[in-house]
Amino acid sequence: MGVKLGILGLGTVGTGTVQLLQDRVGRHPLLQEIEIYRVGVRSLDKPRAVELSTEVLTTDLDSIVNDPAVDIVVEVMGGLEPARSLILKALSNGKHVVTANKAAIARFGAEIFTTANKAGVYVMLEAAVGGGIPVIQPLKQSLSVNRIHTVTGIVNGTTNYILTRMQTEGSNFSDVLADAQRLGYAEADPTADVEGLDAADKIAILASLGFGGRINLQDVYTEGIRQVSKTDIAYAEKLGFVIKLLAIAKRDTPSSPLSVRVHPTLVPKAHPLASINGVYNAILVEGEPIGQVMFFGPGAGAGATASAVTSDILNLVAVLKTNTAVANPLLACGHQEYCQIAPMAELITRFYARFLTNDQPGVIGKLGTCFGNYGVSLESIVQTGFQGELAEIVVVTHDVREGNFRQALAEIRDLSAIESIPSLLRVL
Ligand SMILES: NC(=O)C1=CN([C@@H]2O[C@H](COP(=O)(O)OP(=O)(O)OC[C@H]3O[C@@H](n4cnc5c(N)ncnc54)[C@H](OP(=O)(O)O)[C@@H]3O)[C@@H](O)[C@H]2O)C=CC1
Ligand SMILES: N[C@@H](CC=O)C(=O)O
Ligand code: NA
Repeated sequence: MGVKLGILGLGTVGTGTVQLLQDRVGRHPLLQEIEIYRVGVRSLDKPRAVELSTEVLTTDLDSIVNDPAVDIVVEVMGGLEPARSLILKALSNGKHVVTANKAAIARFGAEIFTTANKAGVYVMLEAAVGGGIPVIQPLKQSLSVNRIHTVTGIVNGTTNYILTRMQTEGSNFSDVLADAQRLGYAEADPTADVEGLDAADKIAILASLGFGGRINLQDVYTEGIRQVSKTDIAYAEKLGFVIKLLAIAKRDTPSSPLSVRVHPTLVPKAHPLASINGVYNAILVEGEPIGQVMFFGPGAGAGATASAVTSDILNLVAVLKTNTAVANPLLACGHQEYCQIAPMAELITRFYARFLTNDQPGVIGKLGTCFGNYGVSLESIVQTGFQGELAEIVVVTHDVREGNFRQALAEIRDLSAIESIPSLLRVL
């Protein structure tokens, strides 16, 4: 007898998944065991890119998660509610769940995994981070014996696509965002992409897997890309950097608190993440004894994400076929404790800052003195251009404690020569 799927959602990812499941030739033979039994949508009148018989489509999503015949629920509808309640009901009803919903997992992971463990079923989420890139299962399985110390990722396809086109074509932010939406990369509300919230959800999930504890999403420091200007992209280029939205989780020693953050970052051009462009994502995992390993691939889009969703489905079909009574600890979520997160003031990082100043003699000296007062040492300081009457000074620091840098900035803001500080970015 076939394994029956109840799919919640038939948008970009749902449609890609159904297309993949309906086109089996040359793929894994276990696909033949799968039956698309029910598909839940909001509107029955919408034209669909896939053919499904009328009794398969329904707007009653509760009836799918409560149907005893459904073995696996595939949640690709997105959003927080009703996605959360439907996932919880499916699990309580003894169904395995596959989800692409990083927003729900990052917020409700604790209750979702507790419910799954109680019911003896699995929640699979490969599509939730890095789209088609296999990164969840490698962290859970292939890398699980490593002591991870850093996970650094470009994990949002939309923002990487926007930054890449701003950099290579000098394109305008809102035009490129519209393209990313048209291509199916962006979230239903693209604010989540642009403000860094989607990347924060994803790094919370990766950190949880890499560091073996739950992450409180409120502890993840998050900045988006709205403030990244063409001017900064051009300065970064001159200084030997590209600007990327990085999601970083780092722990210096196994007993120190974790730093988890998302912000636009100047990445040295020689760094492996500097060349990840367009909708591509990459996740660089560093640990002991592995050293460095980088996962790279398409981070969003129908086909890529469907590949991840369907591989999770296949894993579950294999589980159902082998009918094990004991949960596989490499597929289940085992940790219950929350990780301790370090405050941003304690972060050690380099900074890039751009100042607009009155063109007076001695301004550079005054900046240097303020930085020196707080132990901030400068790697470079350049005055390259003018914006109208105002001189533009760009500074890159050496590694500094973020708290000290902020104190120096507060003093600099009070200098009469300083008109404004339009940009402040961290440097990898
Ligand atoms: N797009 C991408 O590249 C990626 C997306 N994801 C994640 O996958 C999930 C789905 O994304 P995507 O496919 O882009 O989203 P879409 O907006 O394209 O599709 C959402 C689908 O869910 C249905 N739906 C939404 N809310 C309801 C509801 N309340 N009741 C019934 N049906 C509902 C919609 O129905 P209808 O069609 O009738 O409107 C639609 O078919 C999200 O969690 C997203 O974060 C993850 C990786 C990549
Ligand atoms: N909106 C997301 C989709 C994949 O998770 C992105 O742009 O990365
Ligand atoms: Na993935």
